[in-house]
Formats: sequence, C-alpha cells, structure tokens
Amino acid sequence: MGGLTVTSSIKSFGGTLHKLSHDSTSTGTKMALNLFIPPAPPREPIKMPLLVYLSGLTCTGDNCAEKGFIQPHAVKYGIAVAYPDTSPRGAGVEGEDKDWDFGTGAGFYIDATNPPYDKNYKMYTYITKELPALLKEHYQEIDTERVSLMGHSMGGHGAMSIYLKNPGKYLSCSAFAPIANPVACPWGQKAFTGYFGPPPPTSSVESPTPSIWQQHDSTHLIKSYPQDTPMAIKIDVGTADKFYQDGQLLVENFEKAAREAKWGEAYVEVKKRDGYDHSYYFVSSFVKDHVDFHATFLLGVGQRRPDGLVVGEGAYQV
Ligand SMILES: N[C@@H](CCC(=O)N[C@@H](CS)C(=O)NCC(=O)O)C(=O)O
Repeated sequence: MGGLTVTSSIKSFGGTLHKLSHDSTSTGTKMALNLFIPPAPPREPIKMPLLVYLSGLTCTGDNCAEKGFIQPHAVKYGIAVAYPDTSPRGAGVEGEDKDWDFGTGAGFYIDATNPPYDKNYKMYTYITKELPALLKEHYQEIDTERVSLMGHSMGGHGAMSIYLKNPGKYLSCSAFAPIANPVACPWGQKAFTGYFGPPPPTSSVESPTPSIWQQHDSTHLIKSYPQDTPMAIKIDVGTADKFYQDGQLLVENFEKAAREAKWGEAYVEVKKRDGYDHSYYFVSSFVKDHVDFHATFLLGVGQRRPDGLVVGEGAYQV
C-alpha cells in the first residue's frame, strides 16, 4: 500500500481538507485523494464514520470538494468525507487520453478485465479495499466499518453498483444524476466494451448467470439484491439535465426494476427535481438532504422509516 503524503491541509467550514497522495497497489499509479475531517473526533472513543463521494466523468477529487459543499453538513454530524479520483492517471495505457468519457477521468469504478486496461484500471478494488485499508492505517479516528457511499453521474453509478454488489457492507447509498443502467446507455456501453470486452450476446431468455456487464449494472443488480438485507438508496435527478434527456442516465429503468423487486419508496427513493441540470449547482442544492440521509444510517440517530424499518442502532446521538 505504501505511505501517504499530505500535499496540503486546508481549513474549510471549521474542519480540514487534506490533499493526499499515495502509491496505489490497485492501479499501479500514484493516486490523489481528498479527505475532509471535521473539527475534532466529536465523541471519543467512538470513531467518526466515513462518507465516500465518487465523482463523475472528467472529475478529480477536487470538483466536489470545491463546489459540492458537503463540508458544513459533515461538520454538523462529525462525519469524515473521502473524495477519491475517478481513474488512474498517467498509467501509460495506449488510448487512455483520447476521449473525455473513457480512460483517464472515466474509470467507472470497475476492475477492467480487457487488455490493455486490465493492469491499471482497477477502481473497484481501489474503492472497496485499498481506500478503507489506507484510511484505517493512517487515520485512527475514522471508523472504516461504518461507511456510506454517495456519487454523481458516473460516480452515482459507482456508488449504487458497489452498494448493490456488497449487500449489507455499506450503510446507505445516494446518487445525483446517476448512470443507473450503464449496459443500456452510450457512456456505459463504450466504457464496458473498453474495460470488459464486447457486449454479452442478447437472448430472449434471461441467463441465470449475469454477464460481467450486468454484474456492474445497478438496474440489473437490484433484481437479485437479497430481500432480507438492509436497503437504503436515495437518488435525485434534474429534469433539465441534458444527459438525462439524452438517455445517458436511465434512472427510470432503475426505479422500475426496484419497484418490480418490491423495494418501495422507503427503501429506494427517487426524486425528479424540476428545472435542475447536471452540474454542481444541482448537486450542491440537494447535498444537505443527502448528508442528512446518510447521517441517519451512519450515526444511528434512531429514526424509524415510514415502513417501520429501524435504521442505525444508536451508536451515538447527534
Ligand atoms: N466534458 C463533458 C461534460 C462532462 C461533465 O459534465 N462532467 C460532470 C460529471 S458527468 C462534471 O461533474 N463535470 C465537472 C464539473 O462540473 O465540475 C462535456 O463537455 O459535455
């Protein structure tokens, strides 16, 4: 895993944003990472939980740190926030810098299996294994067992697919304008072809074994998510989002699959936001709702959902 370099530490909303860099064993490259730590571990010896924010196409960990405004809400609850990068950078893979929606800045939070991307494009392992281990080693005040996922666009796909692929591991999941059905949209099809190889053959009979494409598609994953496992997903999408209008997000396909799998609104909440676009003006407008939602699960403030589901056993009170 290697050491961690603190490039700078910047005070923000009473907490500190640490700009970090480390040599990644998953990607074989140096990875940059932002980590926001609220003012003080508020309730020692209880550690602070972690919210991981996954960014969209072309982003680094800086976009949301600079204009997502999660920090004041994270300070209120005493939650640490990690903002990882969206891909390896400078891996030297041929073609990785050709397009803005594939390769550099577009890692899709999967482990590529298709050469030449299969050596470095291992963002799934990076987010699920290396990142928590790194933070556990270097930031003892963070509880890497209490983690929730949040993301935007490609990062919404990352948050949802990682949540659904690991039932019960993450406490909650939320997404702004997620790529919710990548196997069926141009962005996802391009990325999955490059990272996994050609699309799986289509058949009128649903195969019992999901293809590698389906194994990373939230709309497919929710169909087999175990009914006896906690489920907490919150999604917002703007009606003036051009990518939504162009069929890149397909949130309605995910919502339909969720309802067909009997997950009602108390478990999978989807809100259409009238007139909002795809940008951080949209993300920052609803970020408070998302952090409030995650705090319910991360801190166990003892809320009971309308369906009777008790969320978060009171670790401590806000
Ligand atoms: N470069 C693309 C847009 C990419 C884009 O909108 N990326 C979103 C995530 S999918 C984003 O957050 N961009 C960075 C920003 O707004 O700060 C274009 O020109 O159409």
